[in-house]
Amino acid sequence: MVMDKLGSSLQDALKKLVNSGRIDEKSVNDVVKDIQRALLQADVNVQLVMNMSKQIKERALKEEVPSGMNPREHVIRIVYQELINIIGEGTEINLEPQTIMMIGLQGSGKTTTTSKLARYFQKKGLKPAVICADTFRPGAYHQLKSLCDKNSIPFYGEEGNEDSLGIVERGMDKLGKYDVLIIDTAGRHSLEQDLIEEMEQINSIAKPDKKLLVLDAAIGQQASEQARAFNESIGISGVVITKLDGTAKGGGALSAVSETNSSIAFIGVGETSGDLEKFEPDRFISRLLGMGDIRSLIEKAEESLSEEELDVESMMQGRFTLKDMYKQLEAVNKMGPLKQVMQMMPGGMGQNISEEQFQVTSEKLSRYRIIMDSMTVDEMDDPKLIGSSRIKRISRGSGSKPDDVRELLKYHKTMQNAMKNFRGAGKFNMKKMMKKFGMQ
Ligand SMILES: Nc1nc2c(ncn2[C@@H]2O[C@H](COP(=O)(O)OP(=O)(O)OP(=O)(O)O)[C@@H](O)[C@H]2O)c(=O)[nH]1
Repeated sequence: MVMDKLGSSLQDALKKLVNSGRIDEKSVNDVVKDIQRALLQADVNVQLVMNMSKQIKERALKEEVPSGMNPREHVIRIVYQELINIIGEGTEINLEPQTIMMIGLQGSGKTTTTSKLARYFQKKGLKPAVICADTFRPGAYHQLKSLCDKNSIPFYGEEGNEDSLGIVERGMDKLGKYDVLIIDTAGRHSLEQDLIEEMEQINSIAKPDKKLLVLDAAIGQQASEQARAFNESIGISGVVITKLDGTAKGGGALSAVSETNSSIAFIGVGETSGDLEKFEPDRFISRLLGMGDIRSLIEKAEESLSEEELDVESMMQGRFTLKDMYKQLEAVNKMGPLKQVMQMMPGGMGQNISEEQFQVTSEKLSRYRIIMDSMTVDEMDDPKLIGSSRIKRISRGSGSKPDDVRELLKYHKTMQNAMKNFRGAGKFNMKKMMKKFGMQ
């Protein structure tokens, strides 16, 4: 896949950065040159590449390396942010009732994308319906009908009738109940005035909530001209870039999006109905830069850690009570085995933790919970209060042995120290790490 090629070239460029030491002009220049080559080979617009290179150079040399980040991570973060700047925020696609009009030249993948999109909404639990208003290409009717039939998606079209406006009107009238209506329109071999006029007329009849321009990734730099023309006539809400799986020129379509100030809604990565991905810029760039592990870790963290559940920041400040420990163990448990979680972190974090510390089993967790249930709020907040008489009371109350209570207190102490060490190393700070990579 083309993006694999661009991704591996970018990753090779970034590998040249060493983990430690100062960032000097020469090393930044070297890396930027490689990045330029990779982007130009993928057909990204020259001006965009030049602007981006300038930004990376300036920022890498002038901006202070954020604390807890090494120079290599600092540059990667800048490259990441600058790439996100180029491709912009993805188009928002909500899961509400709506009408979507598909536009684009012949062969761009419009018909295929229409059916993929209907399937996308169907999988999200909505009822899609499709109108075939492509009266220009004779095969379009049967192609779309059979794709829709395969997934039991209501379809309206009039074979042989060239009146696309009438078809849209009648389709909207006859299709019955649906949540999302997707209208496939006709293309032309090239940008022609009558195509633009037809789109304007359908636009005024259907009053779509979204107009998605379908661009073939393989057309390279011509993508800009198409995006501009459609945008000026009817306004586009977003772009679908198709065939990103089979071309080395994907950068042209990405540049078109940046130049026309539009955004990408979906990308097509194959011919089957499932080969449509909702475009998420940070995920896309993370994948390009080979940062998948960090992304998936952060996703796991987002899912399991909420501000209420675990105040990571306050723990980093050294306040790590028994209550915090309990919450932390629960949260970490949700993320998966602690060892695996730590190993996904950059910089070999987790190496400072003993095997024993990793062995927090769910069995232990439930024992700890019972013991902690017998503690007072004050004791949970300040474990130092727990002397031998309190240990006896807690063990009696929880039906456990005094040694179990001591084990819990010892475990708490070890974890408290470990947290302090992480703080010293400026490492295990999930929020900082998310910020570090510009992720929300
Ligand atoms: N590999 C790959 N092929 C795709 C993708 N999207 C579409 N195609 C193929 O591209 C070809 C053209 O797609 P169509 O959907 O027929 O093109 P169209 O834009 O609807 O053409 P008109 O109906 O004439 O406007 C078909 O062979 C599709 O299977 C994609 O993301 N990846």
